[in-house]
Amino acid sequence: MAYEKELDAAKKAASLAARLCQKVQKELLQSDVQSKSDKSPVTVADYGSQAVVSLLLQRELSSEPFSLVAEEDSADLRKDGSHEILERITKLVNDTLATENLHKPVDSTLSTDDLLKAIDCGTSEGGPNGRHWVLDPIDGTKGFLRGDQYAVALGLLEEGKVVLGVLACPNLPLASIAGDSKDKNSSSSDEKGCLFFATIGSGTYMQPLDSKSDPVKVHVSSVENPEEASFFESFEGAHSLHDLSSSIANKLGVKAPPVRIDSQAKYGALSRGDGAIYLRFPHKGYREKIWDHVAGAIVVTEAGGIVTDAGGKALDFSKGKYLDLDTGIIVANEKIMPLLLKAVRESIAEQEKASSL
Ligand SMILES: Nc1ncnc2c1ncn2[C@@H]1O[C@H](COP(=O)(O)O)[C@@H](OP(=O)(O)O)[C@H]1O
Ligand SMILES: [Mg+2]
Ligand SMILES: [Mg+2]
Ligand SMILES: [Mg+2]
Repeated sequence: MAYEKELDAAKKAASLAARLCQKVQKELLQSDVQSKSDKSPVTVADYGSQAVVSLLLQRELSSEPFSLVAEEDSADLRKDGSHEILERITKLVNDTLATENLHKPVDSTLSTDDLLKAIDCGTSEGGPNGRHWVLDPIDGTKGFLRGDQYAVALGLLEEGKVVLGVLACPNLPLASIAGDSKDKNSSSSDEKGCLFFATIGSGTYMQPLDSKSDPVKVHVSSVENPEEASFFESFEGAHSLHDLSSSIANKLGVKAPPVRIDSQAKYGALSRGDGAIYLRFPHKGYREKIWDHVAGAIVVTEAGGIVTDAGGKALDFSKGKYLDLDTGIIVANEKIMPLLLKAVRESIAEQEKASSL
């Protein structure tokens, strides 16, 4: 299978980073949360997860040139007064790496300086040439802070195309989260922690995050009638226009209420058919970043779904850190997509008309 070595390393890196996040979420302290210059939250776990993935990929794939486009950087950790938090992240990363049976074992403990360097390996700009790893060390930091959904999202771009994606979703139940799920009463419904992975042309698989049990192949929903479909959107109204989604859902005749969850766990849940549609319409002026969608996009497309912008164009991950989009991102299966595109077009036109009055 193509990308076998890379997939092995990516699964290992995302699982280990997720373990670090789970530990932090359990003992979350107020001092673990900082605010970035754009006022979004970042925690010791975001930094720790980024360092773990960066170090692990480099160790496991040491023969290859390494380029990583990742969300976090060390600027705030280098400021005066950050020493305590930096020490804490370094200890977290050292403790986490010590638990793993690595290909090349860690022979010495990392210093705070090594930690800063590992985080800053993620400053690549990506682009259309060569290979670039793309990482969101915690996607859904707000969900993470609430104790809800979040994901460690790792993907690989080759010549501007996504060829591999891994989503570790520590709080996502192994059973379906669809509102009307028959699995709801089954004994497995309490178990949480899913690892989704996909490589180009080979389909999407899911396995429990913390066990060695075999992966199962997953497929998007086969629902053809939108009335029977349910749709996902962001939990945070600031991340996506809930009014616009509800107008689109009404046009399609969707009966179920929206399923609002944080992070790319939405893409994971869609890839196994928990819902049939994902609608994401950021407020005007917001620019989507590639690390929020690279892993999720391949997980859904390899499971048979379609991911486009609101105009029906495939997402272009070759332009650097940002995605240039027509209005938003929509996801559905092949049958529903033409109807969805029509409903999206009509709802956006109505919204524009209303706002120009
Ligand atoms: N105003 C905004 N509009 C759209 N997306 C936003 C946003 N502010 C933050 N985000 C992005 O939304 C991501 C979470 O997605 P979701 O809404 O699906 O949970 C955040 O990822 P991080 O949590 O990694 O920062 C962040 O990149
Ligand atoms: Mg963030
Ligand atoms: Mg994110
Ligand atoms: Mg993030």
